[in-house]
Amino acid sequence: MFASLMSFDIKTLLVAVALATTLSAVTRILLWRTHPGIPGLGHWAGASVLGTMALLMIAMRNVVPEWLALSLAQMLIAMGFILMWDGFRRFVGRAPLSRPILMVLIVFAIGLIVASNVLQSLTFRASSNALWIALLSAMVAQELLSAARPREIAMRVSGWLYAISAALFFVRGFAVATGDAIVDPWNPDGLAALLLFWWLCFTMGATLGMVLMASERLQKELDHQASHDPLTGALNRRALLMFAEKELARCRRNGQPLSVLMMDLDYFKAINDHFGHQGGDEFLCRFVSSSQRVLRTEDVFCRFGGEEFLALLPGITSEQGLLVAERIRSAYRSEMENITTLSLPFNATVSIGISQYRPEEEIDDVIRRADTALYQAKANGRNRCELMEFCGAE
Ligand SMILES: Nc1nc2c(ncn2[C@@H]2O[C@H](COP(=O)(O)OP(=O)(O)OP(=O)(O)O)[C@@H](O)[C@H]2O)c(=O)[nH]1
Repeated sequence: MFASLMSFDIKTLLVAVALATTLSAVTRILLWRTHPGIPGLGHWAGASVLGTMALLMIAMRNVVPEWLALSLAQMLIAMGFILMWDGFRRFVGRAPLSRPILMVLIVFAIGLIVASNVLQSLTFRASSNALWIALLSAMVAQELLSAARPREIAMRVSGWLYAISAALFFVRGFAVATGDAIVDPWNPDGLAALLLFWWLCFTMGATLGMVLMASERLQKELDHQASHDPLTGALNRRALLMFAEKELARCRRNGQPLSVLMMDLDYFKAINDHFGHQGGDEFLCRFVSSSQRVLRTEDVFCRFGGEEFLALLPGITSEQGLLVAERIRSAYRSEMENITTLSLPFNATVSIGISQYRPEEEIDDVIRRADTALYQAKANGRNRCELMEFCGAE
């Protein structure tokens, strides 16, 4: 059937598979040891070690009783795939496999091995093993393809690799079960040989995919660190200025308004003195979460520095911006009321300055005018919002 496509030298193929499996195990162990903070990598390494041991068992089937070697190999493969699935779940941020599911999988795997020995059927052993690999590969494919975001190409490609593998092993499982002649493992043109060749490609592809996925993950973390404030999780000033250029260009193009809110927590030094630096940090985090709750998804909010924050409101005039600022002010006040009235001689409040972008301006000019309005709000007694246009400084 496959003779017209390609023909394999089975012994050479087996040596290549053994080499690729061992190399994969070494690569995955190194990947895990060099990135211990990424979840799931230890499981991938463990799975590949089990895979290598399974091959060793198959190679030893003439040295130890065949049923024992094959049973151990089957068990190692079964456990390796469970470990692999669990590792992928952890990697994509899902909960590890629960104890009951693990128990069911392990009992089922043992059941298949016992049945293979009781029936003394190589056909049953081969087909149940293939169907097991197919099933767990399908689970891995589902985890990866459903979790991959558009830019996570390595995760998407790996997902498809597992999906193709699942399909091929399902075919193999059913072909063996129905006694098709093409599954003879020593037939260089048979399905078994084709699958062995696929396994060689898959082992290398899956390991390469893991390396690329780990690198994608690291890059994502680096991007996040470069653009976010580590304490509050809000965007940092650098990221805001990047967004601001884009938003400004968009508003210029569409003739839309854009407003800027400059916010500064009041009496923050006193808050620090009263609650300590860590207590002060908690106020900063609470301000960020209460503000983000009242902003739209298209608004850009950042920690501008210290206890100063800035929000960019595309499509919003300064008068509308004043309403948004009032919402932020009251949200923060009610968020902190319970804590501060108990132990502070004053309320935890915020002062906000608002300005609206004018066609000839750059972003620095709008921010400077919002800052002037903020200064005015502080001078007028704090816990208030001032609109630049109202304070007569233009
Ligand atoms: N806890 C904490 N404090 C910070 C952080 N960044 C800056 N601060 C503190 O914020 C305080 C700002 O104090 P000031 O600039 O005097 O302002 P203020 O006390 O809020 O007074 P007004 O703004 O005039 O109401 C300083 O004591 C800084 O040490 C931070 O990340 N965490």
